[in-house]
Amino acid sequence: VSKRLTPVNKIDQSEPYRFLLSTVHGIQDNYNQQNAISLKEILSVEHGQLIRSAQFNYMFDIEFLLEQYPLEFRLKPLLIVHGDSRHDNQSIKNQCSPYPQIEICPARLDIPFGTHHTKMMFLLYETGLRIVIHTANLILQDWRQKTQGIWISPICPKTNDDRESKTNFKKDLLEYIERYRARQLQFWQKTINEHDFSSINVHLISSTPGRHTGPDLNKFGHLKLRQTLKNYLNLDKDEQYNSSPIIGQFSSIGSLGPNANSWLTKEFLTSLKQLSSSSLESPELKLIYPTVENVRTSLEGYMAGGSLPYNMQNAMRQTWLVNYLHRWKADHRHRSQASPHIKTYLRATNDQFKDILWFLVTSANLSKAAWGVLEKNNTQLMIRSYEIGVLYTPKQFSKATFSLPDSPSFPIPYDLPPVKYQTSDKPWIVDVAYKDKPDSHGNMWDPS
Ligand SMILES: CNc1ccc(C(=O)O)c(C(=O)O)c1
Repeated sequence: VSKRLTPVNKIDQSEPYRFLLSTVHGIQDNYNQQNAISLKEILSVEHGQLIRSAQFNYMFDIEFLLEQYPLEFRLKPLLIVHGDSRHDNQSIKNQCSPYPQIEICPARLDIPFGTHHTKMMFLLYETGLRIVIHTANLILQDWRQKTQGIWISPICPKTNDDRESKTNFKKDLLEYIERYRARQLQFWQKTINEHDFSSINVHLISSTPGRHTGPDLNKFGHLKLRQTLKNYLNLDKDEQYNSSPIIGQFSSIGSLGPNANSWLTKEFLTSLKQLSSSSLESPELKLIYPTVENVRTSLEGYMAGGSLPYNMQNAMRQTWLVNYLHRWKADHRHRSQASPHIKTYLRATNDQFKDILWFLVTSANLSKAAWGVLEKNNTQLMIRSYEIGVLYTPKQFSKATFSLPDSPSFPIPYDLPPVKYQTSDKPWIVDVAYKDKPDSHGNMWDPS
C-alpha cells in the first residue's frame, strides 16, 4: 500500500504531537482548521470502518452522542463507562434502554465525593485500535463554544506479539482499566493487548479511587506524575531549571486547605517540580483560572460559568489562592472568549516561556480528590476520582525542550506568559449572583 505523501485529515496533520483543541462555533473558520477538531470529525468515516467503540465520561447525552457517529456506525456496539452515583445510574440506564447496541458499565466509586471524571474513547477499526483522551463531556454544550483539549493516538495495528511503547503506555493503560474490575471491560483489555502501541510517544498519567500504597504508591495521581518526570526528564545539567516556572490551568478548584503549604506547595508542587534530580528550590507556580470578567465576556456569557463549579464554600476558605491566579487568555488561538474546560499543566525553562520542559493535558482539576493526598506519614496516596491525561516529554520527540518558536511548535492552548489577576479581577465562583453587569447575551447570573 503506498504511504501517504501528504496527510489528508486534521488528525494526521496534527503530527507529531496529536494534541488538538475542540472547534469553536462562532469564531473565524481558519482558527478551527489548525489543530482543532469536532467530535463528528473524530468519529468520521474517513478514519476507517468502525467495528465498535467505548466512551468513558462523566456527563452523557446519548442522543447527542449517537448523532456524532456517522449514520453507518450508529448501530455498532457501544460501551458507556460512567460513574455509579445512584441518581446518575438511573438517567444513564433510561437514556440507553432504547438502544440494544449500547452496553453500560458503572465505575465503582467506593470513596465518598469521588467522580468518574475520565474522558476517553476506544475506537476499534478494521485497521486497528485508536485511543482518544480528552476533556469534554458528551453533551452539545461541551463541544460548541469552549476550549477543550484532545489527544488522538495513531490507529495502532493488530499484532501477534506484545508491542509496547517506549513510554509503557500499554501497560499503564491496562493497569488503569484493571482497577474498574468490570467484566464489561474484559473485551477491551484483550483488544488493547492485541494491538501494537509502539507508535505512541506520550506517557499515561491517571488516577483511580483508592488508598494506593506499597508497590502501587507511584502508579496514580500526582506521585505517578512525580515518578514519570523523575524517570523521563533526563535533561543534561537539569539543575539550571530548578527555579523555572510551572503553570497549572483548570476549570474547577477543590478545598486546598488553610494555606498554600497545606497541600498545594508542599505536596502537589513537589511533584510538579520533579526533574531527573531533586531540588530544594521552590519554583514559581502560576495558576490559570477564569475571572468573572472572562466568563461574562465569553461566547456563552455567564452560562459558561455552569461548567466552572468552583463554589463559595471552598473559595472563602482559601482567599490566599488568589495570589497565584492568572486570567484565561488565548488570543493566539482566537479562544480568549471560548471558556476553558480543558485542564493542562506545564513547566517552562525560564520566565520568558519560549521553551517548555513538559506538557500535560488531563481531566484532572486542581483538587486533592483528583490528584490524591498523602496519608499515614506519606506511605499512602488517597485518591477519590477517576482521571486520565497524557504527558509530553521532549526526549520522546528527540528534543531537549519543546521550543515554541520552532515549527511545528508545540500547540500550547493559551498565551504565554500568563497575565496575573489585577486588583479588580475576581475568580469565577459558580454559586454567587452577578447582577451588576450583563453578559455577552445581555443576561445576568442569579444561581439562587
Ligand atoms: C463534580 N463534577 C464535576 C466537577 C468538575 C468538572 C470539570 O471537568 O470541570 C466536571 C466535568 O465536567 O467532568 C464534573
